[in-house]
Amino acid sequence: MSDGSWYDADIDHVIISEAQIREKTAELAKQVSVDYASVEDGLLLVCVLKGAVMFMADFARALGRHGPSTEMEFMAVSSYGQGTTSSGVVRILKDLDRDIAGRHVVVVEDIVDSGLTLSWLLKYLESRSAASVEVVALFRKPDAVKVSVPVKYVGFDIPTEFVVGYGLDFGERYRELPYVGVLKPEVYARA
Ligand SMILES: O=P(O)(O)OC[C@H]1O[C@H](OP(=O)(O)OP(=O)(O)O)[C@H](O)[C@@H]1O
Ligand code: HPA
Ligand SMILES: [Mg+2]
Repeated sequence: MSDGSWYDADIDHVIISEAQIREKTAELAKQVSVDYASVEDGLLLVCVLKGAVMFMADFARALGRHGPSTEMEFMAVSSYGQGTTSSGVVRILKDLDRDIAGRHVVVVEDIVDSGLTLSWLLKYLESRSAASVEVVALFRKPDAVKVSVPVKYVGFDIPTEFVVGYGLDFGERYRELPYVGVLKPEVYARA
């Protein structure tokens, strides 16, 4: 059914495998590398915690094979809490540590679902006078979008189902799964 972790018992089916994630991450890094080849002061990657933690780590390393050089910043925002739908209210749990004025920023996101988080975040970053802001998102749910957001680099379009794994949680669990899958209905009944 999947590729062998002790959480597998809770997974109904896998949507995107570990190997697919690895390949796609390399592809996205290659594209970003080509597009930003002439940037002189390097790229500023802004990871949106906690969900994007795995993708940030793998994407930054993949980009490191090609260049340009990168620096990393981390923001933590949350709107899902313990549930499976967005509260619509984006809370900043951790802000940027430094000024991003004049920098070329690439926001590293795990998933664009309703689009509310990114739409809020892009306005926030633009108000900080970056030279440019683009987004790389590993997953997107095209049929779930409530606010349209410009995402230049997208890994996979997936169905409108709540998914877990590779950083994505349900009630803070399942982030460490190496693949992305859908939980069995009884897991929600138990919660
Ligand atoms: O497009 P949206 O509907 O706004 O959903 C996407 C956002 O929701 C999740 O974060 P969450 O609020 O669950 O915080 P987390 O990353 O700490 O789990 C996910 O990691 C994205 O950041
Ligand atoms: N799974 C986990 N977290 C999420 C999702 C999802 O499908 N969409 C937005 N945040
Ligand atoms: Mg979450």
